[in-house]
Amino acid sequence: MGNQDKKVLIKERFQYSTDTIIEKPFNWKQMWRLLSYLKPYSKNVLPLAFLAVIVSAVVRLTAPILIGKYTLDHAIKNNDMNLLTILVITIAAMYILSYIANRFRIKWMNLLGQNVIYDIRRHLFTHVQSLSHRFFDQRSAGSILVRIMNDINSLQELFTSGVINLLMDFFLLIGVVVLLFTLSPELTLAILVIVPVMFFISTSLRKKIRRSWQTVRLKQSKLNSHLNESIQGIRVTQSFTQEAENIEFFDGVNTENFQSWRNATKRNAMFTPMVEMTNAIGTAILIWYGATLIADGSLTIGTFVSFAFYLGMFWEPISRLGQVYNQLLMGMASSERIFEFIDEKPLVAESKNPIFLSDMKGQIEFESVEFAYDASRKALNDISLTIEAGQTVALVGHTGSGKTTIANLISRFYDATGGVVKVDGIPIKDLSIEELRAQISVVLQDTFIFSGTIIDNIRFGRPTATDQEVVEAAKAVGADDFIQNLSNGYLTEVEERGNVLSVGERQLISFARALLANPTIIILDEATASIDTETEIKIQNAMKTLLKGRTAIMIAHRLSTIREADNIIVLDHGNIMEQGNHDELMEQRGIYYELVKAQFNMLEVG
Ligand SMILES: Nc1ncnc2c1ncn2[C@@H]1O[C@H](COP(=O)(O)OP(=O)(O)OP(=O)(O)O)[C@@H](O)[C@H]1O
Repeated sequence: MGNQDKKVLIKERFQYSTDTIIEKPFNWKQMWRLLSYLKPYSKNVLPLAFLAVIVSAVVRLTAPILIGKYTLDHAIKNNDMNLLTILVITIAAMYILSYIANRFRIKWMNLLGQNVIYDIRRHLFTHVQSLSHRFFDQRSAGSILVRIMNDINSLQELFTSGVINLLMDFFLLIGVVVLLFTLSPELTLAILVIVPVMFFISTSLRKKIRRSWQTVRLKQSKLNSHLNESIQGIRVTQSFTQEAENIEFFDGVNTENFQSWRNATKRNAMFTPMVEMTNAIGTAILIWYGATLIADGSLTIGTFVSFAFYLGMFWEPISRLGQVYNQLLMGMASSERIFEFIDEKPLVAESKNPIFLSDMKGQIEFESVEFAYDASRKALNDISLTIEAGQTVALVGHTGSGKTTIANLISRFYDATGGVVKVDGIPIKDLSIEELRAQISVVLQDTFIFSGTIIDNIRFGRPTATDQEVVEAAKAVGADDFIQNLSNGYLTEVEERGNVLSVGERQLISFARALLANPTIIILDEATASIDTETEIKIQNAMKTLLKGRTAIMIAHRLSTIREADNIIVLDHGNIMEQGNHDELMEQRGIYYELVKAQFNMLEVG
């Protein structure tokens, strides 16, 4: 294969649904919504920060008058040493005050910014946690991470420096313009002729700068998605020796990211020199025209000096306002993505008057239940079944026949698109979701182990359980032996997903976790992975302990499990094809019989 073909293939392999960069005009409604996060601080940090802004702005605005007009034109001109001393002390005191105000302004603004970012991130995370399975079906973990991390980070600057600089600069700008006009309207008008020119240049430059920052965010998001997938899939990559291709693709996205940054910073760097040049032109006009005015006696030297100070102060906020405007637009794009998630409604919603079934018996009924993950394809058709409290029911059928879907509907991870699912005779839509799920334990084939100790992983089933109770649960399912043999026993740390544990060990931990939760209903997706006979016997025994006295729905693969079930439901393409116990179904010589024959190859056909 040629190099070019290989590159095309690599490109085709890694496709990420990119987070679209939204380029919309400034949106006031969204801005208010964003600013509403400042509300909790409107009675403490916000007014303090605002006060500090006003103090430092007032000092900065009054000092030049004292230095120019009063010191030069009055104290020095009239040789008034008393006035000079008072002025010097006042000016010094004002600068000290401004220094203190500035320090507090920065401190309070940072505090405010960090708090707001914390609140937004918490709000988003809490909301994302409440969203239904369908939301996660449609998005990659990477793209959700990018919103919770990157998009919120990009708001950080806006809240820590942007908003307050905006206030401060706006305040300063108005004050400076008023003072310039008061000091000398002619000189002000002469200098302000360059403002429209500057405005024109800066607007076009700003647009370019904004676009290049948006490109940076897009490239970062792509880099993030690739990294996330690469690390998660590292074992598959290594086993298929695809490292070189992976690195090649990574180099591609990394270079794109690097170039986009270079481009953005290059454009950004053009902004300040441009403001400085305008400043230089302004100063040239000031010196030339100011000197003329002084010469004909219509301007004093003191006023000229004050004027020069104010002029210096005039360009500074203008240049910063441009940057804040950029930040605002970037913030708009990010907040749009954040609010899109926040506005997402959980599809599985709590009933208005939820029923709390604390004493659940565990009887389950499906009445003509239909379900479709997407409109084009039904996963379940007209399913009617009853599972009595305490019964063990095995769901069997080919892959994709709808077994997991039935389990998902019982836990209300999805709502049936037709028909009713009932527990103890009550439609589950009327039950409190939390209470319902608290009484159901789901043990998945791919057990999720969280980073932390073994004991904490088991305790996940019931956070209030004592150490003793955890150990008892582990003993009951036969997990105690292997845990004791680990380097640090129950306190052994396992990393995310528990990769250091074997499949069988992870399964036993999840059984202990489920047992500790003491559920009324247990849903068990039996592991298909081949495990040694000894572990299999352990797991079989653990399952017996786990299922005792509970309603159990097993997505069963092993003949031994299936054989012992009270009822076996055979599914095919979302339909119930057969029902009965093992012997009954074997007698029917239907799908179940064929399945058993094919899968287990251990049938004594009579
Ligand atoms: N989250 C989802 N989004 C869209 N379609 C889905 C989703 N989960 C499952 N499906 C589809 O629904 C159908 C039933 O899937 P289900 O997971 O219930 O099968 P299963 O019998 O449990 O299969 P297996 O034994 O392989 O786990 C399949 O056609 C599957 O492709």
